[in-house]
Amino acid sequence: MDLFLHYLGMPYLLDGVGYTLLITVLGLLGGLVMGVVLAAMQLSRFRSMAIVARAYAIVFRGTPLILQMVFCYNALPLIGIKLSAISAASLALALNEAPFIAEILRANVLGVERGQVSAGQALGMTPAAIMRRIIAPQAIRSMVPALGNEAVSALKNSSLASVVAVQELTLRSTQLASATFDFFSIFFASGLMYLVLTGAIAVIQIVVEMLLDLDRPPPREQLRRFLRALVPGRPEAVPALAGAGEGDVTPPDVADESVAERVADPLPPVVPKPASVGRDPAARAARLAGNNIAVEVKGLRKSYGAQTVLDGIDLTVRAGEVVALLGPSGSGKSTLLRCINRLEGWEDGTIRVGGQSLGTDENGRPLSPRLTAQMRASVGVGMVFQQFNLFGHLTARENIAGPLRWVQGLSRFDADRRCRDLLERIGLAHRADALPRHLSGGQQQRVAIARAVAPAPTVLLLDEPTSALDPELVGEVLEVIRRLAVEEGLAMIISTHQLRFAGDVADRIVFLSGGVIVEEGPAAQILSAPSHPLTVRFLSSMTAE
Ligand SMILES: Nc1ncnc2c1ncn2[C@@H]1O[C@H](COP(=O)(O)OP(=O)(O)OP(=O)(O)O)[C@@H](O)[C@H]1O
Repeated sequence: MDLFLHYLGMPYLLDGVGYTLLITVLGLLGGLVMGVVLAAMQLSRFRSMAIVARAYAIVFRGTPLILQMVFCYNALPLIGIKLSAISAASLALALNEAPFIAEILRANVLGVERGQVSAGQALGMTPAAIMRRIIAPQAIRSMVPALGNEAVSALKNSSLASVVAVQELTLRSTQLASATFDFFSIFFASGLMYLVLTGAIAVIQIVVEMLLDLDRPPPREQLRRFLRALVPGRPEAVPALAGAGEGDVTPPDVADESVAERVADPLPPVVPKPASVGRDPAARAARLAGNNIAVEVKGLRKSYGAQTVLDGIDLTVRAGEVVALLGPSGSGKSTLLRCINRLEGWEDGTIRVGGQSLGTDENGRPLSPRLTAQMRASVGVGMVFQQFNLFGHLTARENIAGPLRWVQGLSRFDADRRCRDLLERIGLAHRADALPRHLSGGQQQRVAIARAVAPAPTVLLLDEPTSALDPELVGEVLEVIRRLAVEEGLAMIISTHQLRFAGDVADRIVFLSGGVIVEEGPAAQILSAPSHPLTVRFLSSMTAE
């Protein structure tokens, strides 16, 4: 035991620990930097870059680290690169770690829901902003456990540096054991040192996971609870909001959230609108006919592989007009909306929104994704998705206020004010600090609608906004659409199966089947006296449901 304790504190072995740590840290940092580059290359639009990154991964994952260390130390000098043993070992470890770290990064980036990326694009966020604000924060959270594993594995792999005579822990333990023949005590002591190092990595991982855990209260609140628990005579359980100063962002406990989720959140009472907003169909149609064209689709053709999804669509929507897109599943409604917003490309035809062709310059040449995003924001076209697509790591407040700051450039104060106003109008002011996963589907879609209308778009596209909801939640979402968009006079194209709502708010119904507009006309006329047999069949099947 005494010998074991003696070796545990022996400077010769502790120096070895220092070398082990040095190689591990350098190898991991180098691997991280190279891993980011490799992951970016693999995710890039340019195929050649992805091929180079793949080839690198095949070589460096497929050959033993020990050979890579020997290569860096003995072969690089032949081409004029002479490295010290520590530098060669660290470089080899970094080269070896890079493809593993790149795969972790790539998998976690790809793991972020694509719908959130579409939502970011639809809000006018550039690819860099989407990566920074949406993808990276979520990917980093989910990659921590895998990176922790990688750090432990790098620490253990650093022992291979002994092959190029780096005086790290394993080499020093072996040398000491050869000299003293006290194998058991020495290897037991060095094993314990490795355990302490890997244990420290595990602790760091736990702390990072705790700090990044969205369900935990922010550190300030945690500290407050901790201090209160220390004060004698004070109850340990402190209500989450008790004592919170004004402006505190204190998410309620998860348990509170799940209870609150089940509580209905009624919309605030309707503020009566001036009489001029009356909906006499004939007068309204005459008024709309004089408005500017908001969306103009001409001869649109779009295919996925051999399947033609939109086949010569012509559609004009005027400012303030509400158009309901009806049609059976697979008729191309979502694709049409995504094309209008340039979330999809197409083969033939033109689409102009607010007089501009999204995604192309005046000569018809395609713009970069960044310029397309900026154009989307300046034209003012918002979109609401079937699956809500709220940013999962942001609260309801940040889902609305964030894009206002990042895209429209509003100050935090102005963005928060606009957000507060919208949350009040959708009856969710008290849920401002809730994460999307702590909101019901109806509440999430209400927030998503508020987020889409927050930048005051001129055109709003809604892709089956209620079809992912339980029937009892549909009404509240339709009411929010009516209040935030219809009554505000936005030009809207809404794909929906809600016939009553379509009849109520739409000026015109466009019926799509097999990628072709088979019938269109005033909402009342199409719903009460459709002329095309496909429309008749569709409407009767919907009414039967
Ligand atoms: N990314 C894609 N790749 C291949 N095919 C696709 C893709 N997106 C849609 N499609 C196909 O295009 C057709 C039209 O799909 P779309 O989602 O536009 O229809 P929809 O009318 O909106 O249907 P629903 O009412 O069920 O949402 C379908 O046959 C669908 O399978």
